[in-house]
Amino acid sequence: MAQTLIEQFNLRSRLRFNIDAGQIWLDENRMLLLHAKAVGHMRRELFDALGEHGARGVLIRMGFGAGQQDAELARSLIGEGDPFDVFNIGPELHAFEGMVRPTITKKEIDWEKGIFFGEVLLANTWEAESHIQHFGIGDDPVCWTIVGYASGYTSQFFKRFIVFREVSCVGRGDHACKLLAKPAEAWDPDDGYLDYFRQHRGDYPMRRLEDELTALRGGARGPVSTEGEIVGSSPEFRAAFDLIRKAANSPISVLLLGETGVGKEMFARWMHDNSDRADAPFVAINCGAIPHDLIESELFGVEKGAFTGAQHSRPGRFERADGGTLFLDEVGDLPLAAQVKLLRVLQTGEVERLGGHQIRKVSVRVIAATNVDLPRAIAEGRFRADLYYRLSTYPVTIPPLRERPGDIPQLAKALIAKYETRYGKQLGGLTDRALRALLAHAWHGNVRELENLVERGVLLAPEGGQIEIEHLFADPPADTDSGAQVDVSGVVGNAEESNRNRLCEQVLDKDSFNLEAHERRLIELAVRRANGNLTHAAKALGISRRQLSYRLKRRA
Ligand SMILES: Nc1ncnc2c1ncn2[C@@H]1O[C@H](COP(=O)(O)OP(=O)(O)OP(=O)(O)O)[C@@H](O)[C@H]1O
Repeated sequence: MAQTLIEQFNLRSRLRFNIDAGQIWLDENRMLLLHAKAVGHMRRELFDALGEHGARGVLIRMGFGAGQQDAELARSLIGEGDPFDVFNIGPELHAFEGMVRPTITKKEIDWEKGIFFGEVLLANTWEAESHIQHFGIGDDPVCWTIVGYASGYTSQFFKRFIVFREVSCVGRGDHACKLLAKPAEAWDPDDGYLDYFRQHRGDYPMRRLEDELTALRGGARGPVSTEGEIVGSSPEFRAAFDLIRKAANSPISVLLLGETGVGKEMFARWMHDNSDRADAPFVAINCGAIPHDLIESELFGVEKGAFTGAQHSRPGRFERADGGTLFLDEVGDLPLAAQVKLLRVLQTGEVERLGGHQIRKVSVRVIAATNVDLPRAIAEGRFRADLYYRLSTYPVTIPPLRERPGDIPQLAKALIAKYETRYGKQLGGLTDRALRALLAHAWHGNVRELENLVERGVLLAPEGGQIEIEHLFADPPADTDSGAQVDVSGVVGNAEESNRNRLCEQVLDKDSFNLEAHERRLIELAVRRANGNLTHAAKALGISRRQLSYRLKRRA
């Protein structure tokens, strides 16, 4: 019996049912086993709610996204077979997922340029069946998700915008469903069909498609950068952000509390940018990173000759921030002597450089931040209580990332966009598996740690591809989906078990199969590999030495 592509590329092994966890996975993507009837009802409601034009667009784009996901799976197999076979995995997967049985009947492919012209016949499309049930035979083709899938799959595979269009359909009374495929530019850009593929702003590939559609119409679109944008919509994050927003345009001293990398400096900058001081300088100093004997001259300035090494007079950060904002990061690390001077400046608004006598009036809004427990530092005599009360008029705690996992997908998306711009790449976002790994991570380094992982992911993911778990983590976490599985033939077991089942299926498919001959062959092989050591051979066969001796005797 000829092997199907599904068998040849072992695709069944990539479909994993983790019933204990209530999940089905196809490679890196979470899948759903839905009732066609229920989806048909939803489809009908889409037409009722959005009208024909709106519903078609949604269905096409939904199919497009699914096709792209499957193309990623296929692309990961390139190198394992003939490119056309690998491309053909798309139609096979579409059949595997129960949507339709497609057959490519004509094709003209330029692999170098990524051009595909073709014709595909569809049999058993679920969509035409469902459409006829709900609406009867109509005047237009109806297999919108299928058209979207084929377009998404092929566009992702060829890295070119290839558009499929249904030219005959059983849903409008034709006796077969047939799709034509051409590169987008070969279709009439003005008849509105390409608009179905357009989306309101959003994920790749729509972003890329929008570029291509705009280019087809002779327009241009500038790069989008999300650099510097504060992201977060969890209630915990919004509560902190609300406090910041209310305080931004006031002179009040704000104390930002939170672990390393939660975004304290980012909040401080945001407050500055959204205050009436925005046109004046924002000056930041990390009090923990400057040697104790230099911190005072850094903060308050120094006059020439004030101490050995002070060869020039220079202003401190307070003077440089005049009119603007001074961000005192790690304020808990400030030495006690500097704390006294800082308090005086905060109370009087006057700075005196080290070794100088001139009093300088400054108008500085101070925002301090710390990740140490200041009340405890006070109790231990490391921090002055009076300074603490001065700084903490308006404390804002930024929650750690692990307490607001709901922000992770949005943050990851913004950070991916940031690094795509930086590295001049366009990617298809995170795979579902990669996102799950991010959600499960402990995040001791908070958003900074997330940012580092995302940067690594953007760098390592292939152009146009998706960021996989291995691109993010140098040492990927153990896969949480490798528990109990059910392979497609319904046998419960783990991954090893389903491999075994597959092997058995392949063996049974051979016309000349003979159980005893196979057992004999396996025993011979194991004994030979173990150089005649029966204990080792028995271990390799998963039986006891006594059982092996018995079988050998039986054969003799
Ligand atoms: N809500 C957010 N949205 C987008 N980016 C964020 C957000 N929070 C933090 N970041 C990014 O995470 C990184 C770390 O943030 P930031 O330096 O502000 O943290 P921090 O709390 O001041 O860290 P530390 O205490 O170590 O100084 C920065 O690159 C920042 O842009």
